[in-house]
Order: sequence, then C-alpha cells, then structure tokens
Amino acid sequence: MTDRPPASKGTTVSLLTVDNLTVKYGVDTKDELLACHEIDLTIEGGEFVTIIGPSGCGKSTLLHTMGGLISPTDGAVRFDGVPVTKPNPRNAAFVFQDYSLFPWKSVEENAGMGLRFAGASKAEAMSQAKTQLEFVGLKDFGERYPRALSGGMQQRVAIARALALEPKLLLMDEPFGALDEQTRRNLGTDLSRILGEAGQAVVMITHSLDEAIFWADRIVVMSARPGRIAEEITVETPRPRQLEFMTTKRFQDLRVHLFEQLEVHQRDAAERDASSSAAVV
Ligand SMILES: Nc1ncnc2c1ncn2[C@@H]1O[C@H](COP(=O)(O)OP(=O)(O)OP(=O)(O)O)[C@@H](O)[C@H]1O
Repeated sequence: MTDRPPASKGTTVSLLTVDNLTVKYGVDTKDELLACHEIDLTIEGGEFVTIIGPSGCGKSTLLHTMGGLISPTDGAVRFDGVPVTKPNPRNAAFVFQDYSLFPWKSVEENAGMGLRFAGASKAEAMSQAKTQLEFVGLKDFGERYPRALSGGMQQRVAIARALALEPKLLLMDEPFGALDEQTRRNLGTDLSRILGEAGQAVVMITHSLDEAIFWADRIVVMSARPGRIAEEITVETPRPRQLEFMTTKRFQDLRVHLFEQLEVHQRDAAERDASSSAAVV
C-alpha cells in the first residue's frame, strides 16, 4: 500500500521538494519544541496531496514551511528547484480555514485582493477576480459583501482569490473545517472538479478521512509529534471523482486503514504526553 515517488523523474525538477526538514519553535529557550523532524516529501505538478495526522503533530507547521511562512531549522524546501525563503503567492498560494475575507470589501474586491497585494494593477486584479469568481460558481455575487454569503460561498471566494494569482501550487489548511458536513461534502465534490480543471497542484490538510481519500492522488500520513512522514498512499481512481467513489471497496478499505493508523499515532501521542507529565511530577 505504501509507495513513494522518486525525488525527481529523470532530470525533471519536482514542483516542490521538502528535503530532510526539521522545524523547531523557541530554539534555545526553555520552551524549545520539535514540531517536524527530518521530513522528506515531493510534490509534482498538478498532483493533489492530502495530509492527515493526530492533532498537534506538525501538519500546519509543515504546510506553512512549504509556503515560506516559517523558516526551516534544518533541511530545505525548494520550489522549482529554488530554495523557498519567504512567501511567494504567485508560486504557492494559501487557503485557510477562516476564509480571511475583508468584510468591508465586495466579493469581487476580495477575490482580487491577493493579486493587488502581489503588485498587480487594479484593472488586472478585477478582471482576474471576475474570471475566477465565475470559475468557482459565484458569477452573480461579485457586488455583494461577504456577510451576505454562506460559509461555503465565502470559502469559494477565498479559493477564487488564491486561483486569481495563478499559482502552480495551492496550500490549503483544513479549508472546510468551519463548514457543516453537508456543505463540506457538496463543496468538496464541486471543488474537486474545479481544481482538477484549474490544474494546480494542491496540498491540503484535513481531519476528515473521507476528504483525505476523496480528493487525493496521494495521502500523506504523519506520526505523532515530532511529525514525521509515517506513510504515503496512492489513490489510483482518476479525478474528478463522483460521490459513488465513497461506496467502493477501495475507498472503504482505505478508510479502515487510515482510521487504524491514526489510532496508533494518537495512542503514541497520548503515551508520550503521559510520560512527559510524569517526568515533570
Ligand atoms: N508559533 C508557535 N510557537 C510555538 N509552538 C507552536 C507554534 N505553532 C505551533 N506550535 C506547536 O507545534 C506543534 C505542532 O503544531 P501544528 O499546528 O503544526 O500541528 P497540527 O498537526 O497542524 O495541529 P492541529 O491538527 O491540531 O491543527 C504543536 O505542539 C503546537 O503547539
């Protein structure tokens, strides 16, 4: 079930390479904390990768380091072979759980905001915003304000804002975490198609096993903190997938496997926490 793609295919450079990455917080202080430890990971162009793992295992830390929001303590992240030293949303754009929309700006202005921050003219930003809002199914909502939109629609605006930058990679941190189950599922099926058409590579953190399987070409399972890559699983079924995929034996088998793996890693985390608090007492 486990297979890892080669670090590079022939002489082709991978889109993103995480090489022996270690990230610590509070280095050389009494609060020093090892969040990610010696992680190797490769993302290829157009690939959809989901990341799951126990709470606090370092998933967000890994994602933020991939996008240049956090600097590696050791090891390196490379985008198109070039070390990532700061965020570059035209290469890798983030989508966060809380949408991060400006309530006083219209939907269209919000969708163009990423480009404006990246230095584009207002005309270019607004033109791209219109195109991407249509792409995510919000053609008629450009003049509205975020408060008039449902949570699912607001997340579509955040995704349109990221797509407007035409990045080669989208980094999504639990993007549907704030949505109810039904909206999450409907949006998921729709966005799976939309993002497939857009052609970007996507790395998405999720706590939902169904989402992790439904969306992914490859699932990355992280161990309890300090986060390491415990397993990588390829999901062969072509994207975009229909909801019926969830009723297949392959889907159910994967679900059981991931559930068991997460149980093991959660238990490891609980045992580690128990032994470290015993050491303090
Ligand atoms: N800025 C920070 N300063 C210090 N410690 C941090 C910081 N950010 C995260 N941590 C710690 O690093 C560890 C990994 O956190 P991270 O948010 O990456 O995990 P996660 O797997 O994304 O968690 P969750 O699934 O709960 O969102 C946790 O112990 C967390 O408390």
